[in-house]
Amino acid sequence: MAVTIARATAAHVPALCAIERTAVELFRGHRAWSAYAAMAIPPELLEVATARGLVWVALEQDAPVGFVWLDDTMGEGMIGVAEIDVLPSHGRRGIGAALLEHACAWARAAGYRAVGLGTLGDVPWNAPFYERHGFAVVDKDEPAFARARERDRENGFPDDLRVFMSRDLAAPSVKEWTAWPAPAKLNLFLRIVGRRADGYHDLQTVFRLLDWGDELRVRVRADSGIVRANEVPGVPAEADLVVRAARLLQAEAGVAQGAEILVDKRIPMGGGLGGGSSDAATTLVSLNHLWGCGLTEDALAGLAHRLGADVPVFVRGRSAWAEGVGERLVPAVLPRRWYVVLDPGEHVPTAALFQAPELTRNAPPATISSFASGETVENAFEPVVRARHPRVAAALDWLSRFGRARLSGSGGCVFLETASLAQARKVVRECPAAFVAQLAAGVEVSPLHRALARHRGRSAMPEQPLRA
Ligand SMILES: C[C@@](CO)(OP(=O)(O)O)[C@H](O)COP(=O)(O)OP(=O)(O)OC[C@H]1O[C@@H](n2ccc(N)nc2=O)[C@H](O)[C@@H]1O
Ligand SMILES: Nc1ncnc2c1ncn2[C@@H]1O[C@H](COP(=O)(O)OP(=O)(O)O)[C@@H](O)[C@H]1O
Repeated sequence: MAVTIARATAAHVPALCAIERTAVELFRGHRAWSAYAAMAIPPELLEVATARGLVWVALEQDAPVGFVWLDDTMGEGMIGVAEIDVLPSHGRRGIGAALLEHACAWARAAGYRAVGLGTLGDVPWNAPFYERHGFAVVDKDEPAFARARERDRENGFPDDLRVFMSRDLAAPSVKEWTAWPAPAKLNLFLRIVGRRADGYHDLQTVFRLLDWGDELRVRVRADSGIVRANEVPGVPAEADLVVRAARLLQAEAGVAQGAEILVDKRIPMGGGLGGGSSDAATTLVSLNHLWGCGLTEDALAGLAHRLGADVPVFVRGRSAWAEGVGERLVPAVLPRRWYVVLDPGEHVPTAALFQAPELTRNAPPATISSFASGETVENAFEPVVRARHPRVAAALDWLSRFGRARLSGSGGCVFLETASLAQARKVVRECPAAFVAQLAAGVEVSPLHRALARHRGRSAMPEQPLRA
């Protein structure tokens, strides 16, 4: 029966944990057995990794039969294989190899220079398997493996049995697909402080970037065509912000080449999470690199502003206090927090809301200290959206049982901030079927900028500075 590989979702996690427990049985009788037996994968870690797009599942008729989980905390341009497991009933069919190749291909497209892992030297489905797939044993004392060894010690894993291996990844050529994240944002509060002559509104908000979002695949074309390579329901290619962003950069930087862009949409559209804006920013940042335009961050943020009020923050890549229409940004260092984002499935039209007569558009300006003290958390759109969109109101009401529920941007997505992952998971688990719940962490630096740093580290061409 055919097996396909897909990005795993939170719904797969219980099955993946069960696969790991079944696969570990193969070690019964081995000297490392007691450590393996005591070392089940904490489901919350796998849930966080799936939200961040770091887990792929092998599916046979929609049923998970194996998975690979990547660890992006190793540093030094290396990504780790945290876990790879296949049901023993499905062994010797090449599923593990296909998962490994899939993960390595993604890592290469995402700009990593190597894949590392820790395994056992003495069992055939471990080190010898990886050797056949291009991995070589490396020095255990390499700093990239320090955390893995530390974890081994904590878990009582026999150090003499452990070998660390790595496989180098060739830099993608300019004609190959590269992978770039486009994170979602939340507005932690939003106040409208005035209306301008051009009809736009001056606002104050705090943009919090998340570690969850869309993913773009981008490759350069020799001709000048700008092509969106997949269908996005409800967004014709010509109207897509990625196409508009690519054309704008191409024209402004005088680029002769073109690009193909594939958009893997995960952020609900019209949800107030800035998905289209983030896709546009990722297009600008990735093509500035791939086309070798050498535009500074300030110049790119200027182009971003022309595409939409929410685009500059994603180009800057830092959670920020924002004023103006959202283009005057001061990076904000925010506490580590988790978010439960609820999608009530309601597309809220932003322009119509800004025109609503009942909208408070002359609020007194808030101060950074009133936000920092937790006093300023309101969103000016919330009463308007509540009255016009009953499903959003229902989502706010349900989420309010657990704490201060807030609307993001002009909605319709709502969210709850929590201080612990456990609290966020509890809320996600209780979420009724009427809403889709997403768990995400707030980040200080955008995943886009981490990706840019990796791609630049790999670049053969001399880079011009992104900062002026
Ligand atoms: C409300 C916010 C808060 O972050 O987010 P979303 O709900 O869209 O995520 C943003 O201000 C939305 O930014 P963005 O979605 O980029 O807006 P744009 O495309 O520039 O503008 C869409 C329309 O909204 C109105 N608009 C937008 C921004 C602003 N400061 N004043 C406005 O009056 C204008 O009528 C404009 O035609
Ligand atoms: N790449 C894109 N992704 C999402 N929406 C897009 C994109 N390009 C254009 N749009 C249009 O922008 C609208 C707003 O989308 P989005 O940015 O996701 O929401 P919001 O502005 O509420 O945060 C969509 O309804 C869609 O018509």
